Amino acid sequence: MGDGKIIAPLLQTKQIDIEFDGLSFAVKKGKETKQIVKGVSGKFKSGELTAIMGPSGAGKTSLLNILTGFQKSGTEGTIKCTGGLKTKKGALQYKKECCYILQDDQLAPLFTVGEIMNIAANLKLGNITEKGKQFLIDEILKTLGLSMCYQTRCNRLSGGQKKRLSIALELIDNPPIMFLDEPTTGLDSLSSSQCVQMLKKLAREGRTIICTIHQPSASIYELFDHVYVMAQGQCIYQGASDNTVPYLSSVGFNCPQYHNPADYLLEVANGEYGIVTDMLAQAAVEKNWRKVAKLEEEERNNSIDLDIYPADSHSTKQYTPPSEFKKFFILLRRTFLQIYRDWTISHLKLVLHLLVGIFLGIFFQNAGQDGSKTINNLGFLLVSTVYLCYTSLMPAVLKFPSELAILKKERFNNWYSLKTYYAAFLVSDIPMQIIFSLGYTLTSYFLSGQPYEISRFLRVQGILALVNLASSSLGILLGTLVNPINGTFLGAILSCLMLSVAGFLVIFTHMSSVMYLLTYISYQSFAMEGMVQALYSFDRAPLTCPDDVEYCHYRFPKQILTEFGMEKDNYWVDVAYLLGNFVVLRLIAFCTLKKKLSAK
Ligand SMILES: Nc1ncnc2c1ncn2[C@@H]1O[C@H](COP(=O)(O)OP(=O)(O)OP(=O)(O)O)[C@@H](O)[C@H]1O
Repeated sequence: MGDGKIIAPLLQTKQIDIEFDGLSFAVKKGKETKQIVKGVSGKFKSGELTAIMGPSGAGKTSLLNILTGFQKSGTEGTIKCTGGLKTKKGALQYKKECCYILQDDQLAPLFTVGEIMNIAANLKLGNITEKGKQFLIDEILKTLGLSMCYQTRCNRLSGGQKKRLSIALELIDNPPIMFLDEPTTGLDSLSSSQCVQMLKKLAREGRTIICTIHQPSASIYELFDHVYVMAQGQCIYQGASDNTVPYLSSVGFNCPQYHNPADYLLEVANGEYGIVTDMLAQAAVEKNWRKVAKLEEEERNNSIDLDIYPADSHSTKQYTPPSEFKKFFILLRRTFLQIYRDWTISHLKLVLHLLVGIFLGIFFQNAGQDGSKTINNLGFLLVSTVYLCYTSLMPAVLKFPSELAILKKERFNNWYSLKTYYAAFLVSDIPMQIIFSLGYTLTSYFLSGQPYEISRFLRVQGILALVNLASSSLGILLGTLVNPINGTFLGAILSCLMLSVAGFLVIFTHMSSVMYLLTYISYQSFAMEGMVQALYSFDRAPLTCPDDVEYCHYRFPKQILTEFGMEKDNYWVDVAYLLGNFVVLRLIAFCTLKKKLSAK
C-alpha cells in the first residue's frame, strides 16, 4: 500500500450539492418559441445517486445539458452549489468539478484499455509518480471490473465494458460531480444492474452522481437514492425511489401490487391515466419526499471496499494537472500512435502513393525529357496535384468528424485545452503529409523522366507537400463545418473548380479577367505554376527532340513558360502562397472548430 498512501490525497473528493431554481430552456422555431424545460427546480445531493427519469422527449437530456453547461444558449435560471456560482470564476470552477459521460462512448478504438487509461492519467495528473499512477489505474479498473481487459483494444470491448471504461477514465481525477446520460442504454439487465450498483458505490464515497435513465426494472429503480421525474419539460416527482408509491397514492394514483413503481410512474407521466402533468408538477413542489434518514443509516452500514478513496471526503481534490506544454507532447505521442495503428491512413496510404507514382510515372514515361511530350508532362503535373489533393482532402473530411466526437468529450471534461489539442494535431499532420507526398514524388518523378537534378526534385517535392498540407487543411475545415456526406460533395466540387482554373485546361493567357481572378483562390493554380517553374525555369537546358519527330514546338523551356503565361520567376511566390494558404485554412478551421464546440 506504500504507493496507495502517496496517491491517497489525490483522490479525496469534495462534497458538492447542486441546487437549481427556475431552469428553463427554449428553442426558436421560426416565429414560435418551443419551451423544452419549463422552470424546473430541485436539489441533487452529494453521496446520493440520482436518476432523472421520464417519458421520451420529456426533457431529461436537455436538463442534464443545462446542468453540465453543455447547453448554454436559450437557457435561464440559476444553479448553485456548495461554494457558490455567482461569479464567472465560480461557474468555471463548477465546470471543472463536473464530468459528463455521454450516451455514446467516445473511445479511441485502436488503443487498449491500459493505454487509454495511462494517456488519461498522464493528461489529468501532474503530481504523481509512475508507480502511484499505475496503482491508481489498477484500482479503478479493479473496482469497475475491467482488470481483465487491460490489454484489450477499445473496439473489442462489449457495450457494458465500454460504458464502464468511460466512467473509469473520468474517475482518474476523481470529479466530485458526475453526470451520465443514459448509462444503461444498450446494456442487458445484469450489466445495467452492475453499472447502477457501481454508480451507487461511487456516490457513497461522497460524489454527486446524476444520470438519466429510461425505464429501469424494479430492482434497478430501488438502487437510486433520489429520482427526478420529468414530463413535458416539468418535474412531476422528486424524492426517494421508495417514496414513489406513497407519493402517487397521495395524488390519487394507486400503484397496483406487484407492479414496478417506475413503470407505473412513467405510465402516469405518459398521460395513460389522464392529463395530469400540471397537477403533478404542482404536487411535486409541495412536499419533500426525499428520505434523508435512510441514506445516513445506509452510509453508516455501508463499508466501502476501496481504500484508495479516504474517509475524509470533505477535503478538496489536491492533484494538479500537468502544464498544457506537457499535455501537448502527450497528445502528440497519442496522435502519432493512432496514425501508426490505423494502417489505412498510414501504411496503406503510403503504399498506394508509391504504386500510383509508379503507374503514373510509367504512363507519362519520358515526358519530362522529351520535347515532343511537353504537353503530356504538363498533364502529368496537373494529375499529380489533383491526385494528392483528393487523397489528402477526402480522408480528412471523412475521418475528422469521428475525431471531433472524442475531442468534444475530452475537452468538455477538462482533459486539455482546444489549442493544445489543435497544436498537437497540426504538428503530427505535417510530417505525415510530407512523407506521403515524398512517396509519390520519389517514384513518379524519375519514371516520368524529369531532370536528374536534386534541386529540381526538391522544388517539385516541396510544392506537392504543400498541396497535401493545404488539401488536408481544407478537408479539416470542411469536416468542422459539415457532415462527411456533404463534406465529400463540397470537397469534390471545390477540387473540380480549382482544377479548372489551374492553368492547364484553360491556360492563363486565354482566361478572361474574371476567370483569372479565380486562379487566386485556387491553390492548385499556384501549385501548377510552381511545378512548371521548378521544372522549366532556373536555367533549364533545351529538351531533347527525338529523331523521328520533325518539330518539337515545346523544346525550349522559355517558350513553354511564355506560352502558358508562367514566364515570371514566381516559384517562391507560389511557395509562399501555398504556405500562406495552409496557415490561413488551418486558422479558419481552428475558429470554426472552436465555434462548433461551443455552439450549444
Ligand atoms: N436544440 C433543440 N432544438 C429543437 N428541439 C429540441 C432541441 N433539443 C431538444 N429538443 C426537443 O426537446 C424535447 C426534449 O428533448 P430531450 O432530448 O431533452 O428529451 P429526453 O427526455 O432526453 O428524450 P429521450 O429519452 O427520448 O432521449 C424533444 O422533443 C426534442 O426534440
